[in-house]
Amino acid sequence: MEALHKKIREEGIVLSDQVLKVDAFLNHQIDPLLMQQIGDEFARRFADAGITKIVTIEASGIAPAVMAGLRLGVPVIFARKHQSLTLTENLLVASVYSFTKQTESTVAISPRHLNSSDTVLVIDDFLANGKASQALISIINQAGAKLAGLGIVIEKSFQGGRAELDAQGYRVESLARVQSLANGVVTFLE
Ligand SMILES: O=P(O)(O)OC[C@H]1O[C@H](OP(=O)(O)OP(=O)(O)O)[C@H](O)[C@@H]1O
Ligand SMILES: O=c1[nH]c(=O)c2nc[nH]c2[nH]1
Repeated sequence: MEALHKKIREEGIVLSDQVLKVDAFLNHQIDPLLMQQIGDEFARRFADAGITKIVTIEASGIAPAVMAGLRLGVPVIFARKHQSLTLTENLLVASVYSFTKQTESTVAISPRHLNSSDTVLVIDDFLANGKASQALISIINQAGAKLAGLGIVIEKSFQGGRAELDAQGYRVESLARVQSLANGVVTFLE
């Protein structure tokens, strides 16, 4: 997606060979117009997939997920990382290791919102080692729902997440595929 590539080139900051900082437009300050275009692109790619729910994980997946949900006309569920007094029922849970925070946490979705009648699109802002995606897939499987595919805003293709999802046979649509962050330069795969 050219508008996203341009934004990453102009406003992304390479922090190391592994970490790209995009807090100017994606996961701290948000560019609403770009986010709308991102949602439209996910909706276009999954238009014929029979999606009934979008599933993401808090916090940074929520913005692109809501924009895609708006365009596809389906509800958006975000897996919660924190306990809440309002989550009272038996929850669908999975463990996830956070790439940026380097901590393990439990994420949860209520079975009241996700069940075997659903066809799900997973949306997230980043795909790195795939821990967040695998946790969401585990929850979707526990619910007995069907997974149509995953929509990723920025994939770091040199880390293991994409290859693992490909090997598992899932459809992955990434709007920017970063091949390398070496020498402080962002190189795209396609
Ligand atoms: O493929 P992975 O190795 O799982 O990395 C990708 C995940 O890492 C980030 O989440 P983070 O835990 O940093 O939380 P945030 O959404 O609050 O920024 C990002 O939002 C993805 O969910
Ligand atoms: O801002 C971010 N930059 C990254 O490189 C990354 N990888 C996973 N999650 C991430 N978030």
